[in-house]
Amino acid sequence: MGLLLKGGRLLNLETGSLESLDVLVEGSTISRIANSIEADGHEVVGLDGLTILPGFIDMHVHLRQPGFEGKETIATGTRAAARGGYTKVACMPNTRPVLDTPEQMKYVYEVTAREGSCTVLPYGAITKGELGEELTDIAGLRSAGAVAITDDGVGVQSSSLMREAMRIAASLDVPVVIHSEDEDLAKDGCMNEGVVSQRLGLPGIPGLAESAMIARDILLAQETGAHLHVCHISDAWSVELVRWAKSMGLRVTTEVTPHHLLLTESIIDATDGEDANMKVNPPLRAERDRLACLNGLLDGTIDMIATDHAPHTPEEKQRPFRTAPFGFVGLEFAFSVLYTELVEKSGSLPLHELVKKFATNPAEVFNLSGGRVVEGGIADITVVDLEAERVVAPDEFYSKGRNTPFAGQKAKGWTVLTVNEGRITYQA
Ligand SMILES: NC(=O)N[C@@H](CC(=O)O)C(=O)O
Ligand SMILES: [Zn+2]
Repeated sequence: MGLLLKGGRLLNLETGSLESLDVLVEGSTISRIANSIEADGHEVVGLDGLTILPGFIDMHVHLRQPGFEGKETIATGTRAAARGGYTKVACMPNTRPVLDTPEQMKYVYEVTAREGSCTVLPYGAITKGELGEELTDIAGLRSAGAVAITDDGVGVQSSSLMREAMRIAASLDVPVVIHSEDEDLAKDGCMNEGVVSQRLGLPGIPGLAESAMIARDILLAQETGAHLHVCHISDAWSVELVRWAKSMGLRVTTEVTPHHLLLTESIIDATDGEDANMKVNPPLRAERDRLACLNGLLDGTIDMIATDHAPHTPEEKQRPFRTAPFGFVGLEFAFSVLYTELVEKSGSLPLHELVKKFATNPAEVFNLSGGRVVEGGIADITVVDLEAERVVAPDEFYSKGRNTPFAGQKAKGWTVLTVNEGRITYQA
């Protein structure tokens, strides 16, 4: 007995056309794709007017377990992911304790097997406790299933330690994923350094705190041969550096968030710096940075979209802008807001190019299954309704986090069905 997705339109990732095709899932595999497949005792899901896409993959998610279960858990975060059309998420190691040992990798896999609603790929930390002092057992982390290594949440300040990490990572073919932030330049900033931070009298984080660190790490990647992946790129010069690295043939990839593509520091200006739901790291920047990110996405410099889903409690986000924690949630509406703004409204990106950034490219860059709906492939599938319009409604989130500046925004392109390895994980 299979699962038959009948009457939908399958997106052709090469041509961008929507083709009326039925998709049969048997076990965890897509067994057949054809014009019309007989029901034949299969469980049938009718998909008239709906669009079939590969399951989304988010390489930057904070699931907060262990240690910060008040913000999110593997159970709630993966339910939110499934609701947003994700079939795989990679979870960040800035938990308590930090995910810095093979045992911690095992822990994430075990909890996910019991309680997860999508595949979870844990990152292992680069340094013990993300303290930037001593390297972790990178080979041990890899054997225990770490998808890559990162100290996300903080930058690795020591250049010699990063050089050693990249040497080891290169020899093991483990990607090095960087939160690029020079702490000396970022100091105690809470928003982008510029005219708005000046007007509000808030301490700023210059774009240079990001780009200078990216420049260092590109050079280290060049020397060591490591695969460098730059997290949540946000600054115009950062995009330029990654573009240059790619033109030199280096193994450098990057991701951008929905908020850095669609928002700027102007929303903090408009609310006089009084709403910490607009506080994130890297900070929302100037319009020229936003446009540089958008252009980088369009010309292939930026490989993929990642949400940087970073849930915090409402109490934490009610604190003053200076002291509230950084971070936005994103899993449950990332595709919808980007589809609406970039595909529907401005037409700057065709649907199939957006879908590649959500599924195909992360799969290829990190060598994962999925990313395409093909016969014989893994049955990771997302079905969306491109017509229905709804608002981003934090009250309805499956995530424990409510912290998003997109609250109340109208969008189309909502997930109606998510299938992970042949199992329905979300159905509207
Ligand atoms: N992005 C954020 O603003 N916050 C993240 C850390 C991170 O991804 O750098 C978090 O863990 O809360
Ligand atoms: Zn980060």
